[in-house]
Amino acid sequence: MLKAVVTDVDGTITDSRRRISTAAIECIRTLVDGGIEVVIASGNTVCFMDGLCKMIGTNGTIIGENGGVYRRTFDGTLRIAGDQTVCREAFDTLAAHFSEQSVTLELYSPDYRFADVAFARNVDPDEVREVVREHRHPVRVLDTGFAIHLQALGVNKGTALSELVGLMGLAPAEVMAVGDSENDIEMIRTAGIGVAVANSTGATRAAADYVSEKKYGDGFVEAVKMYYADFCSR
Ligand SMILES: O=C(O)COP(=O)(O)O
Ligand SMILES: [Mg+2]
Repeated sequence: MLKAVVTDVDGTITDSRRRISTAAIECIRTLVDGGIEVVIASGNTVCFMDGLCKMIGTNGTIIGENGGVYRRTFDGTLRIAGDQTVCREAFDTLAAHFSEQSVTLELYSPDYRFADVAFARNVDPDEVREVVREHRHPVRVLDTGFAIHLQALGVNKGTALSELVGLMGLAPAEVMAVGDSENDIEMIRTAGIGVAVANSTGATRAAADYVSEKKYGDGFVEAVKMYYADFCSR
């Protein structure tokens, strides 16, 4: 039986312009009020997610920085699973590479990140991957559709979810995870039910047990209604 929901943020409970889906928020509140823990799992920073959780109305259980950090409830200890040093080293190589083309990489919220590095998508993610590979940096390049992230190898939303469900007293099989992008693939595979919303990338869809017919927040609501049908009809 499913006992918790894990959801990505950008592209899953927002539209393509990052405007939050009010239908998804209503749905999350219904779950929370009914005793289903809702975990917000994102590439975003902890402080951004804390504000989001407060205003949506969850208990503050989060996976941030693409699995680089995670925490059970607002009061819990923040666990830092990622290694930001290797990400910074890779970023320095990339910044030097692109500056030769007179392109400046724009870091996203560097002062608020503990584990990964994120920057604007004003460069080709495939070129970023190529440079990282050439220089043998032990990091993974993630294109979320909203930013490019560098993450230590072996750290992702799926590894964080495995750790977090233990803290929640649950098994991964008791969780549904919903996402849209390549940074959600491991989380979707780890969860008992993995869902990709209709706007998801091909690899993310391929990893999912179910691909919603609707896009973005409406796809999230569709999945909750499908897998928590008893609960939603109460
Ligand atoms: O931070 C990003 O780039 C995207 O965040 P997401 O994991 O919520 O989609
Ligand atoms: Mg996303």
